[in-house]
Amino acid sequence: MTVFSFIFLWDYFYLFIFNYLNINSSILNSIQFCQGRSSPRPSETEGKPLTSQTAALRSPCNFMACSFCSAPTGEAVPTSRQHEASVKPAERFWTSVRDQPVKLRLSESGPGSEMPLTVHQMFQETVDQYGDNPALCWKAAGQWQSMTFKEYMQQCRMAAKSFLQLGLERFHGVCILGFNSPEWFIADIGCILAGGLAVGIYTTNSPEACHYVADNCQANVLVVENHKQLLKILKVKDQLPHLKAIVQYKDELEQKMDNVYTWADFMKLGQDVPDRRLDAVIKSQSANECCTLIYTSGTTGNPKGVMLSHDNITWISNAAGSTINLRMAEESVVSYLPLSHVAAQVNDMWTCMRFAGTTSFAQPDALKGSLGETLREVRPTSFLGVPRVWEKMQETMKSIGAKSSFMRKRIADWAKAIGLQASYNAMNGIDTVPWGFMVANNLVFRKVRAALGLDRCRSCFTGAAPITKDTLEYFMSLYIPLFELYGMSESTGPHTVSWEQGHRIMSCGKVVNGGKTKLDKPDNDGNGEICFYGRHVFMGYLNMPDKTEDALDSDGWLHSGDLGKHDCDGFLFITGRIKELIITAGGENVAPVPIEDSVKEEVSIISNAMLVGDKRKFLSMFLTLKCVVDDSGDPTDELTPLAIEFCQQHGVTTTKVSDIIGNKEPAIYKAIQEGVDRVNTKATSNAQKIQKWKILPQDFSISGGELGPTMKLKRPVVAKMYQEEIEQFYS
Ligand SMILES: Nc1ncnc2c1ncn2[C@@H]1O[C@H](COP(=O)(O)OP(=O)(O)OP(=O)(O)O)[C@@H](O)[C@H]1O
Repeated sequence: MTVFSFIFLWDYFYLFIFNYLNINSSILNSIQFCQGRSSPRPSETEGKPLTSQTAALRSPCNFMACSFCSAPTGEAVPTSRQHEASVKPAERFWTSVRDQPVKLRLSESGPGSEMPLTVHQMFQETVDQYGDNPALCWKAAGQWQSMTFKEYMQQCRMAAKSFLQLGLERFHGVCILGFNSPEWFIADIGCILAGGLAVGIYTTNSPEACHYVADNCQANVLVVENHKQLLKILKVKDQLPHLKAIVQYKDELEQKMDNVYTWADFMKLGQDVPDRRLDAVIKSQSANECCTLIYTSGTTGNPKGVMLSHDNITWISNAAGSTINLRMAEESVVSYLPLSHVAAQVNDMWTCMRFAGTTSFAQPDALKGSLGETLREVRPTSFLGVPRVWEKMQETMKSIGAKSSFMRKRIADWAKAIGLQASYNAMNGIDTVPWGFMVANNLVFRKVRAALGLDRCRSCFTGAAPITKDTLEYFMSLYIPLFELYGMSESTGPHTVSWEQGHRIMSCGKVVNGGKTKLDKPDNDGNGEICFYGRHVFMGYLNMPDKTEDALDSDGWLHSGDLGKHDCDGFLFITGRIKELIITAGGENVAPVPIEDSVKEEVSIISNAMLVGDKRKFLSMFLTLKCVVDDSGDPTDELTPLAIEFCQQHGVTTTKVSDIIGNKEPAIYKAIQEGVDRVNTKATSNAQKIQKWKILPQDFSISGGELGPTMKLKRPVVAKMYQEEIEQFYS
C-alpha cells in the first residue's frame, strides 16, 4: 500500500475526533459503535485491552492455518552468535561494485566505535536474548497471529535455503514487490542470509520501472505479492537475463507456470539444503559488504541503487534507537509505509529487530478501512508518518470540526489553545502547564489519542520530506507533538532525530549518537550544505561511480544537497534544497518550498503548488485544488469538503474542480490572487515574487507520477507533463 492510499483510512477516525472535540456524551457511544463494527479483537480479553505483545502471546500462531507453517519447521536455530567483528580489508570508503567491501568510518572510542555486526549477528543476538518474544504479528481470517523471534529466524533460514536452492548467486538481487507483510520481511532477510542483495520495489511501479530495478540489480528471484504484481513481472521477465524464479506470497497461482512458486511451495524448496551450506554462506559475510539496495524514488532524476552494507543497517538501528531511548523488548510499531523506502525499512524491520520490538502489519485491505482498526488494536508505542499523512489528517479533522456548532467550536478552540501552550512548554523544558490543562487533557487529548490508537504512543514521528509549521502546531494543539526525523536513503535513513526531550518546532533534531554533521560553505547567516559523516553513510551507488563521487567527498562526507543551519542548542534546521534550487535568468537563487508552503497556507483550497522559473525572467506557479481521491488513490474532479467550504465562503456553490477552472470562477481566482499577493509582499526581492499562476486540471498523485512514494514532488516529471503551460507563462 502506498502512503497515499493510507490517507483515506483516516477518514474513519475523524468521526471520533469530531465527537471528542464536541465533548458530549456521544463520545463514548461513537467509540463503542465503531468498535462494534470491527472484527473481534484478540487483544481484548477479560474486558481489558492488551498490548500487541500480550495479544500476540495469547494468540499463538495457529500452525495448521498459518501460511508460514506449511513449510517444514524442524529447522535448528543456532543459539549463540559469533561475537567477533567480521570486516574485510578495504582501502576506500566507497565503491560502486556489488561485491567490493568498503572501509568503515569507525571512531576510536565512544559512539561510532561499536563492534561492526552483520545482519545475521544482530538478529541472532536478539533471538538469543528475546527468542520467545513476539516479533511479527499479522491478521489472518479476522484473527491476530504472531511469530516469536525464534520462529522468525527459522522462517528466514528456511527462505534463505530456498533461495540457495533456486540458484541465488552471491550479491545478486532478490526483488520484493508487494504490500507489507511477514513474507516481505522473511524474503528480505532470507535473501541477505543467503548472500544476496535485498531490494524492495515500489508497488506503484509500472512494469518498465520494475524492469529497471530488477535488471539493475541482476535479480535472480522476484518475490511478488499477488496476481496483479505478477502480471507486471510477466510482461518484462524475458528481458531479465538473470531471473531464475518468481515467488508469489499471497493467494494461489491463477495458473501453473514454470519457475513460478507459491510461498508455501517456495518455503519447501530448501528443506534438503543442509544447515552447514547456509551457515557457510552466513559465516563468509562481512559487515562492510553490501546486503541491501534501496532505489531512490527519482525526485531528482533516474532512480539510483543505494548500496547499504550490513554495518550501515546494524549500526544505524542501534544508534537511532538508542538516541531516542527505545526500550528493549517493549516497543511496538505498525507497518504500513512502503517498505521499499528506507524510512519504513529501518523503522519497521531493522530497529524492531535490534530492540526486540514487535512489528504488526496493517492488512492488505487497509485501503478499505482496516488500518484504523489495526492501530486501535495494536496501540503502537511509536508511529511514523510522512508529512502528507499528517497534513491529510489535519485537513480532515479541520473539515469535520468546521461543521460543529458554535458552542462546540468554542470548547474545541479553548482546549486547543491550552494544548498548544502545553506542548510549547514541554518542548522548551518548562515544567508548568497552562491552567485548565488537566481538564482539557482528560476530556479531549487523551480521548483523541485513544481514538486514533495512539494512546500508548510515546513518539509520533514525521520525516522523509518537509512539513509545515501549521501542521506541527495543529498537532501540538491536540497535545500530540510530532518529532521530526531527517535523513536520506544514502544515510540508511535517519541522520538527525527528535524525541520527547530533544525537539524544536521546525527543526529536524540532532545528529544520531556517533554521527557528525558539517555545514559546507556556510553563508553569512550560517546556512550551508548539510554533510553527513558516520557509519550509516552508504557504500555508493551501484554501477554509478561518477554519481557516487559526486555524493561523497574524498574524506568520506556525504553531501546531502540540502541547505541547513544549526541553532545555538545544536538543533538542525533545513532551510532549502540545493538540488531543487531555481536559478532565475537574472541569477537569483530561489528556494521553492517556502514559497509554495506560504501559498498553501494563505489559500486553503490549494492542495499542491509548484514554482517554476529556472533560467526564466520571472517566477510562475502551478496550483492544484484539494479534491477527493478514489479508492486507488487517483484524484477525482470532486472538491474536498474543506475546498467546498472555501468556495461557499466566497459565494460559490460548485463542488467540482472542472467548474472552477472552466468558468475561471471569478471569486475563487480573485481569492487565490489575493493570497499570492500576500505571499509576494513577504518576498525578499522582486525576483522572488510569483508573477503568474495557473490551476492545473488534476491534483498531483503517486499514481499520476507527480509525487514520489513519500509524497515528495517530482519536479522534473511535472515540468515535463506541463511543458506547454510553462512556455505559455513565458511567451
Ligand atoms: N525531515 C525532513 N525535512 C525536510 N526534508 C527532508 C526531511 N527528511 C528528508 N528530507 C528530504 O528528503 C531527501 C532524502 O530523500 P530520500 O533519500 O528518501 O530520496 P528519495 O525520495 O527516495 O529519492 P530522490 O533521491 O530521488 O529524491 C533529503 O535529502 C531531504 O531533501
